[in-house]
Amino acid sequence: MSLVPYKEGSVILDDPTSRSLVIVYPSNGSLEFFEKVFDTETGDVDSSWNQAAKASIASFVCPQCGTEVNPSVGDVTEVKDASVGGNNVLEVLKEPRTSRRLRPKGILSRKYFKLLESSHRHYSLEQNERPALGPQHQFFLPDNLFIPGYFHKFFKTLSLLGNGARGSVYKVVHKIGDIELGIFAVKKIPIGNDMAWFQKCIREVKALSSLTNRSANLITYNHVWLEMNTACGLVRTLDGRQLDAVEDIPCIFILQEYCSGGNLEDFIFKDVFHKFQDLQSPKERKKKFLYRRSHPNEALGLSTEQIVSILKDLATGLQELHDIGLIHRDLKPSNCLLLEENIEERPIAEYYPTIIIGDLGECQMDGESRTATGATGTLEFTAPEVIIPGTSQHRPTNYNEYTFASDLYSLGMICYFIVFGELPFESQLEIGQLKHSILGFALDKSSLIRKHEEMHLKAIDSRIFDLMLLLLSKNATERPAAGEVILFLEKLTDKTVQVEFISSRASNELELLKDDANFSLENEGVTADYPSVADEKTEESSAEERRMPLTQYKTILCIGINSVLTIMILSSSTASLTAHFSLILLGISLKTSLKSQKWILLALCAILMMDRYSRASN
Ligand SMILES: Nc1ncnc2c1ncn2[C@@H]1O[C@H](COP(=O)(O)OP(=O)(O)OP(=O)(O)O)[C@@H](O)[C@H]1O
Repeated sequence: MSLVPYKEGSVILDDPTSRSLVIVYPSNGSLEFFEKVFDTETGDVDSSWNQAAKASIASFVCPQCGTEVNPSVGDVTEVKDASVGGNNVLEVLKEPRTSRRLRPKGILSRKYFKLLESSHRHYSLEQNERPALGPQHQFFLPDNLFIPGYFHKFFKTLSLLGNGARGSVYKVVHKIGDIELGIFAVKKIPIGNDMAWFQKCIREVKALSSLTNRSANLITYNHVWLEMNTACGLVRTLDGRQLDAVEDIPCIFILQEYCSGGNLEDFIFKDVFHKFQDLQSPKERKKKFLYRRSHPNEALGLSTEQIVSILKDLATGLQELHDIGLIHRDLKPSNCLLLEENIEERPIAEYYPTIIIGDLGECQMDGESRTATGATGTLEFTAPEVIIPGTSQHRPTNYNEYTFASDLYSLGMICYFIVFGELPFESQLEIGQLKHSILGFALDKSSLIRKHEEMHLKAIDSRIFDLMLLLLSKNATERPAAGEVILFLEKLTDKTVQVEFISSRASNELELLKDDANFSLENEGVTADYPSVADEKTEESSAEERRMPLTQYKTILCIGINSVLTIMILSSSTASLTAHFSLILLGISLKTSLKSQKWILLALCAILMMDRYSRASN
């Protein structure tokens, strides 16, 4: 047994024979007990106790909450009395060994939150601090489900991350006393006194808590609790009527992993396509301006590798969700989060963020009826077969259920969005018109390629359009499953491997892929030889070449028009109408883009005819 002074006046007692360690906090008289864990790699206890002692308190596990203490992996921070339900919570900020992706330091282990939950339950049963309200304020939720003051006591709000249909999401730091345990995102959903609304909102929690394994591409949920708080979002007051009143109403708080890179919608609009510049801070605008100045010829858009990386992350998240029988129902760019910020300020062309699917608020089990959930996802990303035609007053009684395939359609629409930076529908359509457009729209590969060229975007592998078309198939049975999308994307980036489609949809996929690949049917399996790197380069450069003559032609046209206009101005009498119009047209021509020169040409023809007519009549 040895005594070791530890942080903040605490003392460690370690006992090598029982492989245990106790941390004593004389300031509040609390104790924390740890046991040495077996080395998970070798299945053996670390042979040298001295070595372990030297490595501080590594490889110990708290028998109370199961937290491992392992400073070599992440930062170790001890947490004093959490004062929740009388339990001491010792926690460690560490990188989980099993984590498949890099997570920022400061993520607490799941076991911590498990312990917290049981502490809350215990607390709820024992305490009832909320003052009794009059009969007009009786909630359908029992008082003992609320944890009064928990948010203010243990969290500090850093900023508002965004507002959704149900509530707001804040960036918070979880703290106990002065010790900061990590940065999280907390979603606050006001529920008021509406049982049906509560049932709907709690679906997100149910879906999140059914993700038992930490997933690489699904948001990690930490903890949920109920608390009286100020309203935000749809439900603002208890009775839902006094819109201007500010009062504390029952709210659900959902604590989740914080994704520092923002959402995919903002990333594509602002960083990739430089849209909505006016919504950006002066600092961001300056940064972009300097970047564009140093990369003047860089085309807009993402590269093939970046598109593949984003789609693969999303397909992986979807596959994990579908594997446990959940349909997301509201997959859209604002629900896809970038795990890490572009801290090193890499050029966008070199930035490959990890994408995580968030907001499981619309999730439903496969086979469950949609009438049970009441709401629908976002229309633009909703598969045509699940769109209910008509208005809320005139709804048909029979409609299709959401399926895994409807999620895959949303993925297809995300693919369109990240490729073009826009959606195939006109903006600001009224709901009825939008439904009509979604039900009626049709895409084909050649028009997609044409659009891509006309937009002068970065050249991409044309097979991305094949995948997009497959995912956006009108016929849900033709859409590939999430696993097949991953396979497709893997093969797309691996040019040495032949593609083998594993589903019955192979024939449809083949039809679409025929344009690019040389196919051979071997036995009953289907294989495709994709173009080599060299082929692809040729394809890219030929796209460039196709673009070049068009631009040259437009420039020559522009110079020609301007010369004719100048000659006309010089040759006509100063006060004549022809000189007047020619001068205006020359001004317009010099200011407009090459694209609009055809209109200038038409106007020039009109002036010439007018000139001829006036000369003839004179
Ligand atoms: N875990 C998180 N980490 C970082 N930012 C987040 C996190 N969760 C949400 N956000 C941000 O908050 C915004 C609002 O999220 P929320 O899920 O409430 O609504 P939404 O998906 O935008 O809208 P809706 O509720 O209509 O689907 C998101 O668009 C995202 O930018």
